[in-house]
Amino acid sequence: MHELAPDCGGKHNGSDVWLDVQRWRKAERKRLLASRLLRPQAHRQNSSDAIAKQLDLDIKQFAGKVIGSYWPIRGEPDLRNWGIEVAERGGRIALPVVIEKGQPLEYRIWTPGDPLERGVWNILVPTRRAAVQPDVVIAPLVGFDPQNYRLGYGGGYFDRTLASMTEKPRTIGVGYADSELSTIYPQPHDIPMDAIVTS
Ligand SMILES: Nc1nc2c(c(=O)[nH]1)N(C=O)[C@@H](CNc1ccc(C(=O)N[C@@H](CCC(=O)O)C(=O)O)cc1)CN2
Ligand SMILES: Nc1ncnc2c1ncn2[C@@H]1O[C@H](COP(=O)(O)OP(=O)(O)OP(=O)(O)O)[C@@H](O)[C@H]1O
Repeated sequence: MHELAPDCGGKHNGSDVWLDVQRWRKAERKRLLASRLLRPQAHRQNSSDAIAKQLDLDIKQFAGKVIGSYWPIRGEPDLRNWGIEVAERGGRIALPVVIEKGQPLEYRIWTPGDPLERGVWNILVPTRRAAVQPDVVIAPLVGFDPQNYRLGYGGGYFDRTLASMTEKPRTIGVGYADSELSTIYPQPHDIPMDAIVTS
């Protein structure tokens, strides 16, 4: 046991524990993404609508706020219609852009109808370049645990982005209820969400 103890807190650089966690996360991502893509489109839309309703209850006040949302990929909940409603209520939607690998994301304002272009991973991003600081960050999740830690695609982008922000936004992870894990084995760089919203 004494040989295991020093690493049990999940020491980061080069520890065997982190290598094991990385391997486990990779396998879990693969499993969760495959099962998500099997959901019929109608289920996905029902879940997305239910998630949107819960986001309304959580955020309440939209006027004057910048909500960092996302353009959906790979079976993520589709919050695009909700984004239009946010704009109708006086809020602004911002979408994340990968500027460089291993760096924080940039959020750009997107008003319904604004042009989009393909960025990293073919994700659509606003062509207009004005960067903003969101008041709320909605982070799509591949998996989550009861401590509000989320598992993403493994790029570390949300963790890096949140770590770099001087004003902490409210953070809400969104995904499907059946993607709950008993733990994601949180590491020092993992930042828990303020809330997880699922359906
Ligand atoms: N809809 C949506 N937009 C989003 C995100 C998201 O999760 N969902 N992101 C949230 O982050 C950012 C994009 N995330 C990315 C995450 C990983 C890789 C990537 O290149 N992955 C490597 C493997 C990573 C690894 O396992 O080390 C690859 O596919 O080769 C690219 C973009 C910004 N936009
Ligand atoms: N603040 C940070 N500074 C430097 N590297 C970081 C930071 N946060 C995360 N990383 C690195 O990014 C990688 C992300 O791994 P992790 O399994 O946490 O990704 P994820 O949470 O699934 O991805 P994402 O945040 O994009 O959804 C790790 O190698 C981690 O060390």
